[in-house]
Amino acid sequence: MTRLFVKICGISTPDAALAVAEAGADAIGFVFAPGSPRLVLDDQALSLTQGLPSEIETVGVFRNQPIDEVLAIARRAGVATVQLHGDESDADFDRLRAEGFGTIRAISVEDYRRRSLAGQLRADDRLLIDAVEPGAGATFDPALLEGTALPESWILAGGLTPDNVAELVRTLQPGGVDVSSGVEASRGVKDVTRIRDFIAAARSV
Ligand SMILES: O=C(O)c1ccccc1NCC(=O)[C@H](O)[C@H](O)COP(=O)(O)O
Repeated sequence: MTRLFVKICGISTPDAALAVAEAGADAIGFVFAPGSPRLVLDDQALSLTQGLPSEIETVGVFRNQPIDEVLAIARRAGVATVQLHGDESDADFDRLRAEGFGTIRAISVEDYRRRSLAGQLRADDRLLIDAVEPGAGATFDPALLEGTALPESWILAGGLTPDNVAELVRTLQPGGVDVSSGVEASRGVKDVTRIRDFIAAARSV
């Protein structure tokens, strides 16, 4: 079985970044979307990545920000991958890849269903399927995925926790998982024990 991709998102402190690395996650996410309780500045993200093992993928998270702003922040933060949560165009994703960034297209399960059934999605996009509101700790109805074709590498997000992730991986068989709220002690405050428990549970499948 292919190794499950595990991303912990919304990291803003050195202890959380260290816990992500030590517990064996594959990716660490930094949120640059205004209004998020996990918002970090590009220089903060750059500092948090210092000393992380090079194999950990660093992901900058954005939503409906001008692509030139996304590029500038991603460059200053030194992230390898850009995750976009808004109405960004295919051209935006192409521009990011042309500039050397990996990309993750984050899309709500409702939008995914609508666009998939209409044939409006590209095969080469790395997809993260989320609930309607990203970072809200809400799960989505998996029945909405019925009748749609998902790439093997798709990433499941939305309301995951150390307690539900193993069953959801067994049931939905995503290629990866992503979490933010479910590993926090309070909104925007990561809990290193919950980070470790989540990664262990995800890897137990
Ligand atoms: O986490 C945020 O605050 C956020 C704000 C704006 C756009 C995206 C955001 N997070 C993106 C993520 O990848 C989250 O990990 C994902 O939506 C799952 O969140 P949660 O349901 O809290 O686990």
